[in-house]
Amino acid sequence: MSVVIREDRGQYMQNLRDWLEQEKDVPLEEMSGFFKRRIGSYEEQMQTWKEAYVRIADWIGSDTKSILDLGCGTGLELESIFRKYPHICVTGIDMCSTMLEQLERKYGKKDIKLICGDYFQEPFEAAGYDMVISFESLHHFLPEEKRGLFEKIRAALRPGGKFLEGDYIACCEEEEVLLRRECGRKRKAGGILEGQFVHFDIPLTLEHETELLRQAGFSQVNVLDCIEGATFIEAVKHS
Ligand SMILES: C[S@@+](CC[C@H](N)C(=O)[O-])C[C@H]1O[C@@H](n2cnc3c(N)ncnc32)[C@H](O)[C@@H]1O
Repeated sequence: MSVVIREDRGQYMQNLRDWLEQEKDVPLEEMSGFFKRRIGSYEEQMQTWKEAYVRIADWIGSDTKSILDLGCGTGLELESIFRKYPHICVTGIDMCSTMLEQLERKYGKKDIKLICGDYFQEPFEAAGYDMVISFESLHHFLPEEKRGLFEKIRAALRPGGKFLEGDYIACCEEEEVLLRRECGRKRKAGGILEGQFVHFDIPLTLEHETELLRQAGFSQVNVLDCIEGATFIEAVKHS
C-alpha cells in the first residue's frame, strides 16, 4: 500500500520550521522525566491518535498469544487489543515508572508482565513472542541505535511472527535532516552526554525506516496505513 505521510507537505514543513524557531531556546528534557511531569494530561494529549489506537487491534493476528510492547507507556494501544483478545499475554517495557504505574492500575488483572527499563538494554526472550509492537516511541532514536534494536526484535519473534511499528515518520528528507540537526544543536547547547535519552522527535523517512528493518533481516516489510501522522509498518520474520 502506498500511504501519504502528510497531505500538505509544504504547509506542514513551514509550520515545523516556525515551531522549531519558536522553541529554539527551550532546553531538552530527559526522556522519562518528560513523561513523568506530564502524566496528568498525557492520555488526553494522545487522543490525537484515538483512531490509531482502535485500528491497531485489526493488525494483531487472531492466532497471536503473546505480545512484547516496547515503550508501552500507560497502555493506550492495549485497550483495543485487550477488548478483542481478553486473554492475550503481554510483556510491556517502558523506562518511565510513572507511566507503568498508570498502566498497572488499568490492566493489573490482565496477563501482563511489566518491565521498567530501557528496551535497548533489556534482554528479550529469544523466539518468545508471536508479535512485537511499538507505538509512538522509536522516533526518538538514531538509525544506528534502531538497527541493533530491530535485530533484537527479530530474534525475539517466533518464526512467522510480526513486528508492528506505529510511529511518526518524516514526510521528506528535509524533515529528517532538519530535526536531527536541531536535536544535535540542542544536545550540544544543553551539554547532554552521548547516550543520554532526551525527548525530541527525530523521525526517519519511510524509505530509511523500512530499509533499516530489511537490513535487520526482515524479508517482508509492508506499509499498512498512516493515521493522523502515525504510520503503521508490519515486518515479518519468515519461518
Ligand atoms: C509517546 S509515549 C507512547 C506510549 C504508548 N505506546 C502510547 O501510545 O500511549 C513514548 C513512551 O516510550 C517510552 N520510552 C522512550 N524511550 C524508551 C526506551 N529506550 N526504553 C523504554 N521505554 C522508552 C517513554 O517512557 C514513553 O512512555
